[in-house]
Amino acid sequence: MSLILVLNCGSSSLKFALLEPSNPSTVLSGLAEKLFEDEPRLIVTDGEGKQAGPLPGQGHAVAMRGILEALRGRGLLEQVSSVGHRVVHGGERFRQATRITPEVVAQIEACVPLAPLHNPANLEGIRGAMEAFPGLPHVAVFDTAFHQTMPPHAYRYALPEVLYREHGVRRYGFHGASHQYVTRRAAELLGIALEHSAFVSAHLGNGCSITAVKGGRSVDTSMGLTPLEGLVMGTRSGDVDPGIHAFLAENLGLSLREVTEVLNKGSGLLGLSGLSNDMRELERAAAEGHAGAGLALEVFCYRLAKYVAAMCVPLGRLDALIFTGGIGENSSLVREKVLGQLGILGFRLEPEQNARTVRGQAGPITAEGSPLALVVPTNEELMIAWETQAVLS
Ligand SMILES: Nc1ncnc2c1ncn2[C@@H]1O[C@H](COP(=O)(O)OP(=O)(O)O)[C@@H](O)[C@H]1O
Ligand SMILES: CC(=O)OP(=O)(O)O
Ligand SMILES: [Mg+2]
Repeated sequence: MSLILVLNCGSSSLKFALLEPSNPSTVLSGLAEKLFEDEPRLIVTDGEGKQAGPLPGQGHAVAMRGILEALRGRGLLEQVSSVGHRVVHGGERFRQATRITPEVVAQIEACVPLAPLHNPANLEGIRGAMEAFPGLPHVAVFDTAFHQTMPPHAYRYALPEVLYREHGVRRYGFHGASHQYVTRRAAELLGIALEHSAFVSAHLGNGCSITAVKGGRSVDTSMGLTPLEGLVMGTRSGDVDPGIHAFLAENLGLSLREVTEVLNKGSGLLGLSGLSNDMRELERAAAEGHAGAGLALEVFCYRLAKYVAAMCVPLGRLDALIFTGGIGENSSLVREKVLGQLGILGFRLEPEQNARTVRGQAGPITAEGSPLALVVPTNEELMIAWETQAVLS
């Protein structure tokens, strides 16, 4: 067996999956978390179930060694043939997944100012893994690459041209592997050719974004220069008036760093509800009458419905609206609220189908005669493995 190890490094966690690209089932997956807290730990899921254990120290390099041990203990280490890395920001330089060389590392580094929360962690992971697997090819798969097909009228901000030309200030878009995977899957499920398909793909996880995909190519998306623009997310605000920075600085004395912190980590579902960034908890609390949780749900769904309508503009025709990510795949309530606000486009929910299509199920959730809304579970790791394989073959 020739396996691909997929790594997704966040600022405080390292998610991994071991895959055989021609077979969608995962051999092994896991999460090293709390990497900079007192008790970092590694959770590994294999055919037998889930095992959790402490890591002997902090940071991504220790986590990498823990993962290596987990592979070795199962006799899988020798079967790893390449490593695919999720890299969040590749700027305009990377239109495609790319084999990692010292020059590529330098260019990912040059994109750090564009994704200060994500790219440094991705680089940590790349360095750790290259140390752990010095003999294997490593490939970077960029969130932004899939969106490089957007036309200028979708990616340019109405700002002075020099900011784009000299500083790369434009919309880039993220979650590329997820949007690409679910739109391919949707075309397959519907039996239509990807080249002639038209989808709106809503990726609703902790980060949320929505993309218009025409003929398999991204033509517009809700995230921008950074993964902060667009939809309401777990802790991120999504769209706000850009005047908010000056307002908070002048009236509350916040520094730029503090404003960034509030918008990225203290806003979204968490900020609105004053309770949690977790949709499950908000649904429970809203059902028990928690006003903040109820409002967070309403704002989340209303913003999403507006964006669904907006993303239909570049498509001309819609084969399906796709829901994916932890919320999109599991929250019948969010889907119901969103479609309920899209009567203008003709959407009508099929309630039983909607209630049933959760926990990894794929399928339609709309009534006969309605435009189609489809749940398609995402598999970013598999998409990254495919891309890795394609670069190396
Ligand atoms: N059964 C469920 N009902 C509602 N929301 C859910 C359910 N299961 C997971 N979620 C939500 O999915 C979100 C996490 O999505 P996920 O895609 O796992 O995150 P990440 O972006 O970290 O990969 C959380 O808000 C979580 O509450
Ligand atoms: C880019 C981004 O928002 O990623 P995540 O959803 O993993 O935070
Ligand atoms: Mg996820």
